[in-house]
Amino acid sequence: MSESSILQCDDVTVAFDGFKAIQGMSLHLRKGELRFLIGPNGAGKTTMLDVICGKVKPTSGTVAFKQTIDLAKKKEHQIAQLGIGRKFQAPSIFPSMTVFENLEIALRQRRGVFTVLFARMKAEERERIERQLVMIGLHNKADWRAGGLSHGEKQWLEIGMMLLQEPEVLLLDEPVAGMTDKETDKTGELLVEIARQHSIVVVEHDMEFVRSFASKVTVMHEGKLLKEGTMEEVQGDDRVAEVYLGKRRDADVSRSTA
Ligand SMILES: Nc1ncnc2c1ncn2[C@@H]1O[C@H](COP(=O)(O)OP(=O)(O)OP(=O)(O)O)[C@@H](O)[C@H]1O
Repeated sequence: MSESSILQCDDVTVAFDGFKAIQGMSLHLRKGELRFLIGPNGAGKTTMLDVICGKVKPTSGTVAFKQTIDLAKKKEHQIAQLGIGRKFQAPSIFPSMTVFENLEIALRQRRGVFTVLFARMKAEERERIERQLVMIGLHNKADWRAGGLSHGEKQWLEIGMMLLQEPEVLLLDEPVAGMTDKETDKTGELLVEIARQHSIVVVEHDMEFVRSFASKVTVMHEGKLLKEGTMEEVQGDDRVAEVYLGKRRDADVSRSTA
């Protein structure tokens, strides 16, 4: 087991009323890794994120955080507290508050910090929020009402809010869905930057996006690991092409919208 391993899911099975949505899936993530999890509809990608964040309990298998912490035994809020942040497709921001206020709330909710300390931390707090605003590209919109932001900007705000809670692992479900091409590119750059200090798992359907920003891709099919490797290796795999395109060996995975 590598020392830089942060998350190790082994032989995970999930059954919903007897239906096996995950069937012996393994996923190993290293510190500072940006991993893309792809696969056709119903492959089990979202369920895998649900298992990691504790929303769904595995029927069997192990989910280890930092090699020693058994996440399968923890409750969802404990897993969040340990430093695993989950972002769903719909942004959960406070639309009537400003961008800055949203970040302030997130900072105050950060794990392991007692509210009483905040009176003494004001300047440092403000600085952290300013830095976060720059990182997510919203420094010019700090005073905007969050509800008035574009769809992409709302997603970045939510990512910024997650980061202020100091997670070590971020789980993102289709972060670029509904974004313009420009917003999608900016999001990719943001994720690459975030991965310098965090580990990220991104469930994604947009193959153009995955191709542009992925170094390692995990392909799931029918609840199992189908292939793992670089985008080139994944695209060159016959079984992946079959799953996406129905046995057309010459076809390009990237054209699939599945
Ligand atoms: N709570 C549930 N109860 C019953 N079946 C479920 C539940 N959640 C997911 N499933 C089923 O498990 C399978 C895997 O679903 P999952 O959402 O993980 O797939 P996915 O790869 O994320 O698909 P998509 O890309 O369409 O979101 C699907 O057949 C789905 O219908």
